[in-house]
Amino acid sequence: MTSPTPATPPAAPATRVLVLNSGSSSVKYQLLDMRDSARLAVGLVERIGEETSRLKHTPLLGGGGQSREQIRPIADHEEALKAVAEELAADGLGLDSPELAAIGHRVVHGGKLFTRPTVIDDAVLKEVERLIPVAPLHNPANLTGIRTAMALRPDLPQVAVFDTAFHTTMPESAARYAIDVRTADEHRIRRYGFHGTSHAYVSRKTAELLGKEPQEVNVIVLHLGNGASASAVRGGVCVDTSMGLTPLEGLVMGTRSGDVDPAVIFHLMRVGNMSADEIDVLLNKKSGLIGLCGDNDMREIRRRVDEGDEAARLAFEIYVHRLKKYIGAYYAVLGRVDAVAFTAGVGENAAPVREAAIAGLEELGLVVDGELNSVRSDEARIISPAYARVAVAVVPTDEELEIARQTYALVAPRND
Ligand SMILES: Nc1ncnc2c1ncn2[C@@H]1O[C@H](COP(=O)(O)OP(=O)(O)O)[C@@H](O)[C@H]1O
Ligand SMILES: CC(=O)OP(=O)(O)O
Ligand SMILES: [Mg+2]
Repeated sequence: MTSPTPATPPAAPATRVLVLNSGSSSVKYQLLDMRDSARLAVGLVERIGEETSRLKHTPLLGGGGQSREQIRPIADHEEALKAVAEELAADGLGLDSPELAAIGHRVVHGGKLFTRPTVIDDAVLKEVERLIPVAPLHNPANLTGIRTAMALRPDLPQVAVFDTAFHTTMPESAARYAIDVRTADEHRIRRYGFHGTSHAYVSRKTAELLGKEPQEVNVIVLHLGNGASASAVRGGVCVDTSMGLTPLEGLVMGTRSGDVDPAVIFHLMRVGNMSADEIDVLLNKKSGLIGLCGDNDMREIRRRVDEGDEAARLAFEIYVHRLKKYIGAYYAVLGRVDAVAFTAGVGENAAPVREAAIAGLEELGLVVDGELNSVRSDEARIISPAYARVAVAVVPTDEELEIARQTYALVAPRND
């Protein structure tokens, strides 16, 4: 007897992953097909909460289509995500698709508990919520993104990929602050580090660029976006990073101060009559490049420098000085450095920042070739001359692709 042929064709395999990277005032998203990591749609909602919020959606399926743009008030992350879901649906890529295998979320602070991507359940949500005080700009947005996505597709696995995970390998000597151990432990005060998905991806890509395995190379990664951080990666393992308990420590950023003497805070409380909350806003939102010169976009700062603007010049010099200090520090931490890799918006695009940060470090084997440095490209590339002992590289980051891969690896059906 022959078995009857099935009346319905087998369901399309669920091989797609939607990635949501919810920032304090933006959502970046990508829909990917994980069979070949092809991007089916990408987009960005920015200026959430303002009158002139902007949603830009680009369909890429089948050779791509025209980008669509909306400028209208989008009140919060929930509304933003619903607008994203509508854009995807308009391309036949709606969240109701059976081909969607999972939604991957960037979660900035995972504390000490989460060392790997994790399927989100109530306990995960609770922990991410508990960590809000140490990532006030990021974790609330991440949570809204997760909750909205869960409401839209309650049946689908939702996976959290933590910025902190890559840094959990740091030795205690790098992770502990030299403050009273009991107080630190009671309040879980330590260096957690952030942008870990990017540091992991870029350090691996840098090894590839050098034709080596990640275990063979020591890399200093400089992730210079709106938030900025440096990391020292030995043989693929993070051994130090510049951000700390929160994403405020370390490099000068778009609106964040990075390192300051902690006594600045008591001084402002006692002498400046400022509250803790006011100082929090000052250091996180009104400092860094914007506090120094009124602009946080490196393109605008360079334009002003070229016009002879003094405040912009000083802001640029302070930014670069801090960067150079961290390159020197991580050189010493690693002992031997094979490559320094620049990444994210500033690192990938601002040749003057790369040139100035490496200038004067010839004795360390670090040199930038002016011509190579001025090439504009989306490809990973080396910008140091062939004779240099240490490679200087520009390595575009792709946090969304890395989140998609980690998400899919967790939920994809196994063949074994
Ligand atoms: N062509 C460019 N030249 C110089 N800086 C740039 C350029 N394009 C982007 N940037 C910088 O990159 C920043 C954004 O980086 P990005 O990595 O997208 O940040 P985030 O992910 O934190 O939003 C901008 O604020 C700007 O300073
Ligand atoms: C952790 C952090 O600073 O992230 P972002 O650069 O996206 O603000
Ligand atoms: Mg970023």
